Amino acid sequence: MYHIERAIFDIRRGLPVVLNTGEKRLLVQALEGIESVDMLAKLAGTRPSLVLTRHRLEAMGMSLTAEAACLPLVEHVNEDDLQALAVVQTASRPAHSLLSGLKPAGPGERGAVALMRRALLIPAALCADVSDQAAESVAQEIAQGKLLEVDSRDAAKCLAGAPGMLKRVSEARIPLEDAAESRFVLFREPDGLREHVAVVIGQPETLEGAVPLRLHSACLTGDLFGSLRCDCGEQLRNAVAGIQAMGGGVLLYLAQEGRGIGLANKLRAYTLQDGGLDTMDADQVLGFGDDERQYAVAVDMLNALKISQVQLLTNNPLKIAALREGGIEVVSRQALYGSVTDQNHRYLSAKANRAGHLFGDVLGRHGR
Ligand SMILES: Nc1nc2c(ncn2[C@@H]2O[C@H](COP(=O)(O)OP(=O)(O)OP(=O)(O)O)[C@@H](O)[C@H]2O)c(=O)[nH]1
Ligand SMILES: [Zn+2]
Repeated sequence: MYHIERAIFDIRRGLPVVLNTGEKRLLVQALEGIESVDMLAKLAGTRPSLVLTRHRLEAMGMSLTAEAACLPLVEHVNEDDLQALAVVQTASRPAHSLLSGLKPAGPGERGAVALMRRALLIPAALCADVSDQAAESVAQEIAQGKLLEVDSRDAAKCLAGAPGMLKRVSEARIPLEDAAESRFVLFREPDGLREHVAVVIGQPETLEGAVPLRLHSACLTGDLFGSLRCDCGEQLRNAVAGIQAMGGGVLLYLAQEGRGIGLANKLRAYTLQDGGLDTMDADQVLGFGDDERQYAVAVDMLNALKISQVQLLTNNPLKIAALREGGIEVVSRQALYGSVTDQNHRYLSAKANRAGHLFGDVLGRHGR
């Protein structure tokens, strides 16, 4: 993974990297922040393709069974067309006409999209096969350390966690307003890009039976600033108070901002929502699925804390399923609500109606 983390760093800086599929070398660059397609074309000696996810293509009215597809770019394509193809809610007519040449993505291109996701960028990449003529100069740049080469299979796997991958790094006693006896235990992912915190309330190891547990995905806007667009901040505080009232337990604060798409993309999604889209359609316009979170990190933290049986505080059935799949016994579920307001009603309703979140009749009662 050592090379992959460096590749993500380069990608986030707007630099190209080489993905080696074993059969060919592919030059890859993030679409986000791109200034010129020509630079990549010149380096590779071929015209680049734009790789888009199934979700993005579906948002533009195309249906696809593969995870991603490539769009060979014609000579005259400009940066505005590319933006229109990758992020704009209603892609413009010239951009749309480019879609006719779609081809299924190969392993290298799929790896490229995984890298963009892991880098928390818009999941759209420019990919160009390295031509025979450019092969030597690209090889030289790799040898000189000017270009980084990674195996495309490593890139494709960069989103999946491996059991036991987290490093327990540090911990401290942090008395909280609603739970005076609390400890923060910090875990770090192997590539160092994300850190997750287990807030251990009371002494759960002394509890008999299932441990009260909350999995809380980070929401800077809601948790810290009390954004009225969601209910996260209130849920966070209610969870701490609830676990304390249950005699102690654990809250896992997971670095999964914006359902895993990152803060930059969540802000983009909010702007799309202001244009009328709901929370899931907005993410889809950006090329993401309804929920990009993976809970392997949570299972790993629970294993490290020697917790195998839990009472889960959530309304989200996916969290229950993910823990069970990871071998954690979810003995019971307890609902956890924030206030339903005029501002967050649409967001919560979309979660209930489209993702099956369990709100009982809480949403129906609002406004009565
Ligand atoms: N992409 C996106 N993410 C959002 C939006 N509103 C809130 N979020 C994120 O959604 C996540 C909500 O996290 P949680 O409260 O742990 O999870 P949940 O899926 O609502 O499930 P429970 O609260 O456990 O019922 C956080 O990562 C927020 O940043 C939105 O409109 N778009
Ligand atoms: Zn929130």
